[in-house]
Amino acid sequence: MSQDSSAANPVKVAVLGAHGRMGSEAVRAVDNARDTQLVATIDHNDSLQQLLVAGAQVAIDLTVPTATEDNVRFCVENGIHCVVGTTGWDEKRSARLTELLEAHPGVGVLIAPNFSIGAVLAMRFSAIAAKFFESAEIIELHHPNKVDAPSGTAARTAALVGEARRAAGLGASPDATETDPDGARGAKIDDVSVHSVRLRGLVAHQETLLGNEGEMLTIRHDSFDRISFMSGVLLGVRSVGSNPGLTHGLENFMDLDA
Ligand SMILES: NC(=O)C1=CN([C@@H]2O[C@H](COP(=O)(O)OP(=O)(O)OC[C@H]3O[C@@H](n4cnc5c(N)ncnc54)[C@H](OP(=O)(O)O)[C@@H]3O)[C@@H](O)[C@H]2O)C=CC1
Ligand SMILES: O=C(O)C1=N[C@H](C(=O)O)C[C@H](O)C1
Repeated sequence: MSQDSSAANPVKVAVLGAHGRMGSEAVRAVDNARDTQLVATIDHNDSLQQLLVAGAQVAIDLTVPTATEDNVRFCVENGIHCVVGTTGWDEKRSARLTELLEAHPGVGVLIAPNFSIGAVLAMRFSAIAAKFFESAEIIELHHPNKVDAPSGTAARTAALVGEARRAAGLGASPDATETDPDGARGAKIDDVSVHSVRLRGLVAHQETLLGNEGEMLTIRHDSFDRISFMSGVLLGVRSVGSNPGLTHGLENFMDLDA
């Protein structure tokens, strides 16, 4: 699955959002890996033309939901593969990107709601367990500087859980709430309630709560440090060039069924 990279033939990588919390960690990871070469760091006011001048083969987008679609379009139109961690890729944006990629065969884009191996596994475990429980809710907990809610990971988990529940013929979780003027029952995504906590001291955490009469299964994942995302970022960089088209989720580059 991975593209042919080595210390002698490193993948030329650019990081977009390079001075952000994730971007700065990604710059370090790309710099330290033997088979990747950091050729450009792009921030808010930098021109994307720098990617072309530097000969970037893969761009890592870790910017903001309002910028990511334009960034990825520029890259695809210029034959640069993308590894995208930025949130905000809803169905409409993904559909537009799929169409764009059809016009640029050979270019690959990975959209990864979460790069940490533990979070990818927690999503998979939640999807597997969902059909066995009457009730399902998600609590995501993040640092207070996060600009979006709910998190992309929680939205993806809710979609997977909702899909598994529908396939099993389950309806919405039982809930007798009649009035909820302040949204205490959370956001509803695919009929699953998602609750967002923003708290100083946190990084990125999530619980999927699954309930039956007399029991609860909690699937919890914690990222205590952004280093937890970097092996996934590098896996994406190494794999995206040999996987043209749109790939949604890092699990597609992992051997989860072994
Ligand atoms: N998939 C995953 O595993 C993870 C995904 N994320 C997601 O990644 C994104 C970034 O998170 P985080 O690093 O915490 O956020 P930050 O706000 O720390 O970083 C975003 C950076 O992007 C810069 N920026 C804004 N617009 C542009 C642009 N057009 N071109 C280049 N750079 C730009 C910002 O610059 P300035 O401040 O000057 O505007 C800022 O430095 C979020 O969507 C977050 O949810 C985060 C962690 C893990
Ligand atoms: O903003 C963050 O920090 C994170 N964003 C991603 C998300 O919204 O799911 C991934 C991780 O949760 C950290």
